[in-house]
Amino acid sequence: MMIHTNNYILNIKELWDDVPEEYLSHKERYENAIKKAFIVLKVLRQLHTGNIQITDHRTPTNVYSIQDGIFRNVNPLLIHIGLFWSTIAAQASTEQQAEWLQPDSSMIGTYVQTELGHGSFIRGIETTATYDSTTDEFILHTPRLSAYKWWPGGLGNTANACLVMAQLYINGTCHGLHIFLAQIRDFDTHKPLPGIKVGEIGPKMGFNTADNGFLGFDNHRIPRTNMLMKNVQVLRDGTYVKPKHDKLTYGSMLLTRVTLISDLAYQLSKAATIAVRYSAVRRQSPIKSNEPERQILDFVSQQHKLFITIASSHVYRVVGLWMWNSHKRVTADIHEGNMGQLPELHALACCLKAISSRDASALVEQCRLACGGHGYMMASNLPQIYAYTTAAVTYEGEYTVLLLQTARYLVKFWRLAAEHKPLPQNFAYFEDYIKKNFEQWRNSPEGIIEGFKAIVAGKTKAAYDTLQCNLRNGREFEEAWNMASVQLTNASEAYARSLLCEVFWKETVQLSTKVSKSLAIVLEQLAELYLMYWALEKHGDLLLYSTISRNDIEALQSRYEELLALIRPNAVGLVDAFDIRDEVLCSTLGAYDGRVYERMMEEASKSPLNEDVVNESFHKYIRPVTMKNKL
Ligand SMILES: CCCCCCCCCCCC(=O)SCCNC(=O)CCNC(=O)[C@H](O)C(C)(C)COP(=O)(O)OP(=O)(O)OC[C@H]1O[C@@H](n2cnc3c(N)ncnc32)[C@H](O)[C@@H]1OP(=O)(O)O
Ligand SMILES: Cc1cc2nc3c(=O)[nH]c(=O)nc-3n(C[C@H](O)[C@H](O)[C@H](O)COP(=O)(O)OP(=O)(O)OC[C@H]3O[C@@H](n4cnc5c(N)ncnc54)[C@H](O)[C@@H]3O)c2cc1C
Repeated sequence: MMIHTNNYILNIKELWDDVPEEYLSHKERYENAIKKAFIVLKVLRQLHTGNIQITDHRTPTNVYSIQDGIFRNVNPLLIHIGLFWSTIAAQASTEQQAEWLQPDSSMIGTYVQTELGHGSFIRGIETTATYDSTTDEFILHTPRLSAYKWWPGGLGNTANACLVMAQLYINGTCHGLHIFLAQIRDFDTHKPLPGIKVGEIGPKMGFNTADNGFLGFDNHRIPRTNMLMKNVQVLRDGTYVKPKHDKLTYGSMLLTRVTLISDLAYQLSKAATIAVRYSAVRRQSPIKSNEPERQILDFVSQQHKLFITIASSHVYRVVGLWMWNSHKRVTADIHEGNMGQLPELHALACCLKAISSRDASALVEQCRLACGGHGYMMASNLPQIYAYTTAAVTYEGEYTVLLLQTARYLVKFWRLAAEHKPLPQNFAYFEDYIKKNFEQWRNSPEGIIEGFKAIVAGKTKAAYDTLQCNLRNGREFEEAWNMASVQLTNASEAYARSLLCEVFWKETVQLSTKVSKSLAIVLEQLAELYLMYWALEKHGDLLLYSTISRNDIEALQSRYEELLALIRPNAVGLVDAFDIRDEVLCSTLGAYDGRVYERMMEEASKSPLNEDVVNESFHKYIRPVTMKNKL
């Protein structure tokens, strides 16, 4: 059957709430979300098996993004769909995949890595998987409270299986972290299997329908063939066959970090759509005293808050796609046994995931604040988008921890440059910086890109010099590294920003040759705005590390303000072009028709506190006080 997914899903009545989710209890929210999750899963399975086919690939509001409207919060099957299956597909052997990746599988899975005691430092994970050659099984065990798994989405009540990250022991030797498939609940009764202690972790800032859970194993046995064996094997006699690269087990984290960049672009486009449309409807204060009140979008300071959000959404969409293609290329190489590009991909994914999540959460919050008091209403949907987005700063690799991974990569290349050894072309600017081959500053996108590279070189040099100084003073490497870590993260952050500017500008210039002249002008304005915004934000760094002058900065400021004025007439068109349906946006402030105040009143009328003219608490608590004091 050919279907138009949007219409099909919009017409499934059980997917759309009459009562806003905020009025439900924690338990009711989950139950409501899981009901919807299985309806969505059924549609996804029908799509997968070809029983129904999508006809509306054109819009971003396809079956994936429309989920944001259905759940408003998070699909409890997010990890089942997003991480469980993809990890099996990437890390299980061909035979395992044939057995487990069945469209009618009974498994509802999750990805179980983090423990109460360890999230970032995964080598410190304490759950063990000990091979018992007499029975050909692994014994999964949680030795102490800190080893309890904690956080996995869908684990609390929903999952009956999981991929567990545990330390592999064979004959008393620890071989480090490996991934194991474990059934944890009975497929029929859903009761935890013997030796399994599992539950939900309680309310959080957001993600409240994600069903995050805890899990402990009491000597729980699984077959040997349940270790994911594409890259590494344990044979029947206990022989350990090493992987070609010892970080291949971390592949799921790498892939999720890459996909997250595009997801964050989408969250930014939602926030920008709400705030820009609202700013076109909202009027507050005249600009000239004899004029009527103006649309708040006409205030240049408001444009400064919002247009960078539109531009950043485009940046992360473009860079997300660029990273996705790199990931595809590197994965194909790894498949051929060539691991050469993996360190670079890891370094890029780490800093770009860190910066994209930090930018996205800061800009979503900026959009919320730009909507004044009404942005504080849950019905604006901005608080929910913020709660969802800010979680990404922590999960799948915490911000600072990931920046420090990229710093390792930068320091390696700085060392090569400092020792006058050959450098890859993309780090040739390190050598230029050392030789003081500084370009004359140009107030253009290309000039800003060069300026950002000078900042990367200057900050990497500063961090490297501090590191060396600490080492010369007799510190151990790890201690010296910790002492330099503020400077190291600064260098990484600068590297990410320089990549974002360069990739976005180059891709935009290329794209501009393929679209109409009028569209090309707007796209280039957005790209230029992004570069100017960050050049001005980082003008202190540019003064320190590049040849920019005070006059250049003043000229940049003027051009930036000119760009705000040029983009203003297209602002609403630009967010309309994100093409996000009202049902997905779920916002009283951001709907396409601009009926902001009417929608706010309609939503307020849904409050259970408006059901009775006089709430019963009046009789219990208020009346005893008020009845005595008649006026
Ligand atoms: C639309 C979707 C929505 C999706 C929506 C998603 C919803 C929520 C999902 C949340 C799911 C989760 O959070 S799942 C849990 C995610 N957890 C994490 O991300 C934990 C973060 N921690 C880590 O990744 C790791 O522990 C590290 C990288 C920080 C450190 O690991 P380590 O094992 O101690 O590393 P170490 O021995 O120091 O060695 C570091 C060396 O390994 C290399 N290395 C480290 N990791 C990797 C890697 N992945 N790939 C290649 N290489 C790597 C480094 O370059 C470095 O090389 P060299 O420099 O030595 O050469
Ligand atoms: C909404 C949400 C969903 C999640 N879903 C899952 C899931 O499905 N499966 C799963 O396994 N996990 C999941 N997680 C867990 C998540 O991956 C971890 O919380 C994350 O990796 C960070 O680890 P941590 O909580 O231990 O933080 P910590 O590592 O304890 O970080 C705390 C602070 O210490 C600092 N720090 C730590 N180490 C260093 C260092 N080496 N150098 C400098 N500073 C350091 C950090 O920068 C941070 O400021 C989820 C988390 C959240 C919030």
